[in-house]
Amino acid sequence: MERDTLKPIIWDDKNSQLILIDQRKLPHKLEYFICNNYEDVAFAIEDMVVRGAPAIGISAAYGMALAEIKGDDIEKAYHRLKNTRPTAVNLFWALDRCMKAYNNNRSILSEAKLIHEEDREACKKIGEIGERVIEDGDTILTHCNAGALATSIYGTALSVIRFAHYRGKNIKVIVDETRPRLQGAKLTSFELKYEGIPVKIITDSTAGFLMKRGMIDKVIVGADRVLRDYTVFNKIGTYSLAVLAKYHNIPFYVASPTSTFDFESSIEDVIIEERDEKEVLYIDGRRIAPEGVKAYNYAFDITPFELITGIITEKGIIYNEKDKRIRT
Ligand SMILES: CSC[C@H]1O[C@H](OP(=O)(O)O)[C@H](O)[C@@H]1O
Repeated sequence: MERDTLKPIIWDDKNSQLILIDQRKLPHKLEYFICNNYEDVAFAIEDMVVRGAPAIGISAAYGMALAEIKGDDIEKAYHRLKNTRPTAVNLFWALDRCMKAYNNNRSILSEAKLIHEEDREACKKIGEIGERVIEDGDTILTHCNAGALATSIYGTALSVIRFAHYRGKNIKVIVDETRPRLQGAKLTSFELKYEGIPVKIITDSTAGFLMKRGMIDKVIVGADRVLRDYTVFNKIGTYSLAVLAKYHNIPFYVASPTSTFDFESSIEDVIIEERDEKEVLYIDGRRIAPEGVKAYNYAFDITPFELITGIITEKGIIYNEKDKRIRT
């Protein structure tokens, strides 16, 4: 039966504060990061206290609400929040919706709460609709964290997995650790263990080996931006999984709310976030590479729809009609 999942974002009306689970501390500590102003929210997004496309959009909206409540310069707040992370489209439309509310003399806080509620409904629908692609006995591979910790509740890819579990399907999950920030090892495994869903962690380079051994039945991942031609921007490593899944004839699904769709931008318009190379060169504060050696640290990659079996949304599943992999 449905469980009340972790909620990474809580608005405290009484104290006009945004309370975030500090995801940098998981899985060992469940601590909260309190945002008293928009600058706190901007920092929380940049430093990945809160992350995941929907969660970033919701948090930024509450950041704008804090600016209004505190009497800060709204334009300044808008531009500060807009310049936190460049790839997840939810950030940008959420900020625009808040600015539009402000310019139309509507409460930004009410708009932020509406954005938050819309996401709750979308995540639940994604699970209810998407669980039908999961068969009893499936072993599902997922990447990064597209769970409750990336959204308002349930998640996207993890919502599909949760609802299959809630509906009695006997499933196992394998999650890529997802270097360098380890969202899979630290966050997805934390969420699934909390729900009692069997989960094992693998290194990112193990996925192909398991696919070749017939140990993976389906792949389900999240998204940070989906273009008009259904090109998917998602955590670095997603494209590699999609190529491997295609080669091994394993269905590859993306779970994404339509709030992560961007029908305006071309592929060239979208900035792939490059984060500090120290995230690659250091583990727990200890340098792992020789001094002077540098690193690439792209946070996202690009998967063409030709490699995707279907995109699971709250409005239904967008199937790739040319994809001959098993579909249920
Ligand atoms: C449901 S959106 C989750 C999406 O966001 C993650 O990126 P990050 O942890 O850097 O914010 C990853 O791409 C997930 O698929």
